[in-house]
Amino acid sequence: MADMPALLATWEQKFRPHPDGAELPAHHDHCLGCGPDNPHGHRLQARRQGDGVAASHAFDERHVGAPGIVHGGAVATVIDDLYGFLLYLVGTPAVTRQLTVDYLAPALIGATYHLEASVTGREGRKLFVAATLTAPDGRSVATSTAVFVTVGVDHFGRRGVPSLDA
Ligand SMILES: CCCCCCCCCCCCCC(=O)SCCNC(=O)CCNC(=O)[C@H](O)C(C)(C)COP(=O)(O)OP(=O)(O)OC[C@H]1O[C@@H](n2cnc3c(N)ncnc32)[C@H](O)[C@@H]1OP(=O)(O)O
Repeated sequence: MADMPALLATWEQKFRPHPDGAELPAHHDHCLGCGPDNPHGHRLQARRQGDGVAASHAFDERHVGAPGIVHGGAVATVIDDLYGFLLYLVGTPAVTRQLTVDYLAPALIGATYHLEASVTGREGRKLFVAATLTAPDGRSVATSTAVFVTVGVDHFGRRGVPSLDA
């Protein structure tokens, strides 16, 4: 399991300014959404796009629900993780408090989708965010909104899991 203080240090480094278009670093190596070392993960690669973030992403057979169709939870995972990249631009850690997804059309295994996310508002500790997932032909496949709540980095180090709390 990850060394928590080292992980926290890398996380703080991720809040540096990222130039427009730059690929953004994974949240951590084993992150389900974007970690390169998670064998079950999506390995999402996101980039800054103006004041928001964007990604191109293809789901694979590990993420199937109905035959040929991406599991709705997998779609939600990728969208939730994309929101996580917005935090680098906002400059503070935050966690998902509420996530909604409207599934407008089936997402298909193997097709490459375009995702975008942006911050739509901020009120105290709450960040309001929105995302879209668009098919290669331009059709809107899913839209989402979420409420993130800002937390201190200590939030990630007190879960009662010995290997994390050490
Ligand atoms: C080393 C570190 C590396 C780690 C990297 C990780 C990267 C992660 C990458 C990303 C991965 C992907 C991301 C992930 O997977 S994040 C993981 C999934 N999410 C979580 O685990 C979060 C679990 N929840 C909590 O820990 C607590 O509930 C938190 C800390 C969030 C808040 O608990 P707390 O007890 O403090 O607050 P509260 O519950 O009273 O509410 C707070 C505020 O929110 C308002 N509110 C609530 N609902 C709604 C709503 N629907 N519409 C509008 N507003 C709403 C509410 O009224 C209140 O407002 P206000 O009264 O303050 O004004």
